[in-house]
Amino acid sequence: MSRIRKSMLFIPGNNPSMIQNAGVFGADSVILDLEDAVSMDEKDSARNLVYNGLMALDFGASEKVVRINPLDTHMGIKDLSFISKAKPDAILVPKADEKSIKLCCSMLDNIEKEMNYNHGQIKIIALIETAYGVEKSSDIIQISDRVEGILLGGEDLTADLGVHRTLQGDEIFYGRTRLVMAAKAFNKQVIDTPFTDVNDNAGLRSDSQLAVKLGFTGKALINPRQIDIVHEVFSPTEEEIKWATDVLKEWEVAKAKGLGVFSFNGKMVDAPILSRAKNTLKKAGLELETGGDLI
Ligand SMILES: CC(C)(COP(=O)(O)OP(=O)(O)OC[C@H]1O[C@@H](n2cnc3c(N)ncnc32)[C@H](O)[C@@H]1OP(=O)(O)O)[C@@H](O)C(=O)NCCC(=O)NCCSC(=O)C[C@@](O)(CC(=O)O)C(=O)O
Ligand SMILES: [Mg+2]
Repeated sequence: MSRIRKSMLFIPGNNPSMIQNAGVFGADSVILDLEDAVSMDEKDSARNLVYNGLMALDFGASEKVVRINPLDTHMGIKDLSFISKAKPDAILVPKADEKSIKLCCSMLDNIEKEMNYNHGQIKIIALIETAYGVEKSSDIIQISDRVEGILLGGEDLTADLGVHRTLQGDEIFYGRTRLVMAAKAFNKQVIDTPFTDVNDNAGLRSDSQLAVKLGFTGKALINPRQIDIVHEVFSPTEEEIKWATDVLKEWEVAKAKGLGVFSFNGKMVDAPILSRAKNTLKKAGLELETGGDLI
């Protein structure tokens, strides 16, 4: 089962003090970035810094992810070859397409063999940020079990579409829903694009609420101050947990009476509603008190 990734915090790979603190923020994953956040003349020093950070620092409970440069560049190949030897938990592949993900998989196969790592231990998250990537997302996601999820890159996607990025995000709505469908169809995670105004908490909250409503399983972040809001919005509320627990208890009673459908607080409950209740408890990290198949 894939690890929980409600919050994935980008940290520029050329910033030693930010990297030093990576483990204390409480993000589910930290993404040490060698791509967009690092200028061309700092690419080599950032690669060394991230490698040394992975080898020496304590990242606490946070997953260690590295965003490499695109794999159709010499820099990207160098990043993956070098960084994988510091045993990151996952690689975030930018501008993902079928070719880059297949190449990443075969390079990781070789590196894991050479380093005596377990086969498949370094996971892949595909960063979907081109119109091509959106259209091919369901193919990309199926390439390997290593690919545990896809992350939407809203800034690059709107650049590729030749449109402006807006607060409401109408221009990325199709991309968002398309990625959610692809991920859910193949039982993978789907992580929403970062909200880039770090001082607009209300905007972050409503953007995160929209992502939850659409089916995203987590959100990328660019600042530690965004973590609490995202964790809160991506976790079921007390009210939702109570509803799920009560529905599943009522189901036990209904089942004993041989009923496949029953009424709870005046509303019909059948298999999909029971599934939703189970999912709510799963998201909250709670054990189900009821066992067995639904209906
Ligand atoms: C935004 C801002 C400049 C604001 O600075 P500010 O100075 O106003 O922040 P403050 O809140 O005042 O900082 C208070 C304290 O937190 C520390 N602190 C801040 N941020 C921290 C952090 N991330 N990690 C650890 N520590 C951090 C800071 O050092 C300070 O520490 P201290 O001095 O000790 O008190 C800063 O956050 C930042 O650089 N963020 C990362 C930006 C980045 O990675 N972008 C690339 C990835 S996105 C991307 O690429 C989009 C996309 O992937 C997808 C697509 O396509 O759409 C693409 O491709 O485009
Ligand atoms: Mg990008």
